[in-house]
Amino acid sequence: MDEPVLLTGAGGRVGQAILDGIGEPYDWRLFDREPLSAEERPPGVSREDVVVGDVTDESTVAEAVDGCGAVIHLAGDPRKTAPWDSVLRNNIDGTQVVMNASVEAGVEKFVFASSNHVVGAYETDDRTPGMYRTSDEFRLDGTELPRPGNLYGVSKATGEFLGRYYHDEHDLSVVCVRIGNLTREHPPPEYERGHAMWLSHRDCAHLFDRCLRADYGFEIVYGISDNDRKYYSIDRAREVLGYDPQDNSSEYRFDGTPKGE
Ligand SMILES: NC(=O)C1=CN([C@@H]2O[C@H](COP(=O)(O)OP(=O)(O)OC[C@H]3O[C@@H](n4cnc5c(N)ncnc54)[C@H](O)[C@@H]3O)[C@@H](O)[C@H]2O)C=CC1
Ligand SMILES: O=C1O[C@H](COP(=O)(O)O)[C@@H](O)[C@H](O)[C@H]1O
Repeated sequence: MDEPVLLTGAGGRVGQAILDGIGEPYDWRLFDREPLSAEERPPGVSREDVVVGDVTDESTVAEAVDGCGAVIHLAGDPRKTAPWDSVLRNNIDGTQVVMNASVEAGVEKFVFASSNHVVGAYETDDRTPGMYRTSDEFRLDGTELPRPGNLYGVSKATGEFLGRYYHDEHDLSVVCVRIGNLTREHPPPEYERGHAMWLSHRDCAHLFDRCLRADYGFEIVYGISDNDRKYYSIDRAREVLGYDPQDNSSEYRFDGTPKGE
């Protein structure tokens, strides 16, 4: 990708994992409502490449996306307990503003940070905790209907529908990554569900790199490491994006310490 890549929510956990891993090869334009410190910007990205603004502000977003070839849209309220007014504004309205501006600017690829919470209600009492274990073969693969278990999940499902619409009606290439649970260095300790949907920082950066490089129309994929415990299939991400994760929560004990030590 020779043209600049707009990264919204660049100062957050996922944004920083991406920039730590693939900061160098891209011409980044970073966007966040909070200013980014020098440490939060990859080498070569200056203060002038950072837009401080809100993703619901149409004119600021239009200016930020002008000339970009791709967008990774992360900005939003990530809380599973987020109230409706916040997800409506930050997640739904914000995503529509960024997608619409992207189409108007002639952006080719749009990568949307969706969430495991789009399908949280598949984790029924009779399936859990069995589905979090290696012996269980239950898999969600991205072709199932959304079943959000909270309003945050509803907002992320809506983002996916917006992506479907902007792909079908405006030819934007869209990939929605249903991110699992991103933690640095080890899976979330003492959390069975978290071990099943762990996404390491290394695999996160690689996955988003593949989203910028691969060719696709409209896709929904799961963003987790290659965990032995899993209830999300990563086959589609492998097939369409060339995702090749290196980490696996089974290399760690339940308390999060590496088994090799
Ligand atoms: N961290 C995780 O494990 C997962 C994250 N996600 C999604 O990935 C995205 C990033 O999540 P995190 O990095 O964990 O969250 P975070 O809260 O660490 O980062 C979000 C960033 O977006 C910015 N932001 C929020 N609302 C904004 C707005 N209206 N305008 C401009 N900037 C705004 C914040 O200032 C922050 O820097 C979110 O959309 C979240 O829903 C999805 C699944 C799992
Ligand atoms: O979408 C998200 O999911 C992760 C994992 O969910 P959890 O139910 O295991 O906490 C969460 O950590 C993150 O904040 C959220 O944005």
